[in-house]
Amino acid sequence: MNGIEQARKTAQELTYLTGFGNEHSSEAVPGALPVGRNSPQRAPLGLYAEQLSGSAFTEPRAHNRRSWLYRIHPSAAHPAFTRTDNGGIRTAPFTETVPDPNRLRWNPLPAPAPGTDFVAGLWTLGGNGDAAQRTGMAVHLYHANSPMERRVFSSADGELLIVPEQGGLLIRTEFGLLHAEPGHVALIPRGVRFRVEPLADAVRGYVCENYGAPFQLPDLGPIGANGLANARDFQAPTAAYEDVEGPVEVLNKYCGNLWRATYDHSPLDVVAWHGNHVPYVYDLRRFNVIGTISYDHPDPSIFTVLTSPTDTPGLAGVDFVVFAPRWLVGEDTFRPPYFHRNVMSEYMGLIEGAYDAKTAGPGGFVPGGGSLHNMMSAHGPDRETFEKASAAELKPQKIDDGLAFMFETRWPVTLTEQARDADHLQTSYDDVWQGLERHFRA
Ligand SMILES: O=C(O)Cc1cc(O)ccc1O
Ligand SMILES: [Fe+2]
Repeated sequence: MNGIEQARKTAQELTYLTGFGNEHSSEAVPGALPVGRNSPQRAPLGLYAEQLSGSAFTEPRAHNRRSWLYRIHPSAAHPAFTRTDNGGIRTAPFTETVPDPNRLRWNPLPAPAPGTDFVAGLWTLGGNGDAAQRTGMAVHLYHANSPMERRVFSSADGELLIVPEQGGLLIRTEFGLLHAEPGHVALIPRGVRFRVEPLADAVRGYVCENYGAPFQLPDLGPIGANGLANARDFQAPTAAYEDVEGPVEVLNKYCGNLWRATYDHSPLDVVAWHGNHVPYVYDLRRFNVIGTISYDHPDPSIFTVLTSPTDTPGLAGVDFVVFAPRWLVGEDTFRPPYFHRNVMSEYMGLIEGAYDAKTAGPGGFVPGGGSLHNMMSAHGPDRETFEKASAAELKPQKIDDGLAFMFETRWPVTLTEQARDADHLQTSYDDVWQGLERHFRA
């Protein structure tokens, strides 16, 4: 078996703990978890006990996140970190360019050079806020063709929501292993160490780095007790550890820069853990889509999978929104997304197929590509979509030829230089709204 086949087999055999925000516990070796206390005088099996906090100690219980890890070496036993090249990774505040009011769209990233792993293949498009202030977010893309071998990464700047678009990933974390295929998302909490093994010769996707409050499930209000992303469908890993001595490169993204240290062991050496600050995967096809059964096109907030709240109720630092297969039945309704100008800024990506506001095909909105409709920029259906939908017979229609998503954020997204100057930035995106004819008759 080659490396990819081996990793696939491992991925297929994984078991998970289910439920969003649960107090999970897991041990890879029976007896590794202390009973009835977190920090006994001597932890079981000679392990070191360590707390990892995802919220301040004093945050309200409903928002409090922490886990206890029982590991072979304490995390504190490491040599000094030194600065290393940031590669294609950039962090807020984004000051390389000025915020751009234009509608922008990119084709997919070009194929990476041979030997590119997940970290080397991370490429920042832009973002907002300030990582050191723990506000805002970044949009990254990744492309890779090699596993991270003896190389481990973490971001102290924010949690990472990984959205595979091409090829699956086996993600080995301190908490255990995750398997994410296109159509799934994986979340790595702030500071959690992990390494990625591609499950295909070439993999590609998107990453939202959320510097703000950890993603949570949105409140459901009048929707009721069920619906949208159901808590039970979120899957956390079971404990699995690497007992590896010898050099491991540990990369730490810290307040915008990459730092490295060579450890004499793998830091993925957690034998047991318990807590609610955990990585997880979620299958977007399990999203319970809610929409109109009467008329009008509802706002896409009903498609929110996860939200990062800010101090202003209802105003998200970033929402992760999915446009999943669904039925459209609205009567006397323009069914695709409407024309609009939004105070929020919208980065959209396409995991598969087509998106119902845009004509599919090369040069359009394609899988692996992305669009940015920044605060107040006018956008909506392209001309062809508008004409078709205005004339369509309004029988029930199933939208099941694509899977698109949006990172919607309260602040404008400022581009990196590499995104502004990229060869894969489309030059005539504005044209999709050309030729929308005047129909006014007084
Ligand atoms: O711009 C977009 O395509 C995203 C979007 C979808 C929708 O159904 C309504 C508003 C909106 O911003
Ligand atoms: Fe929009």
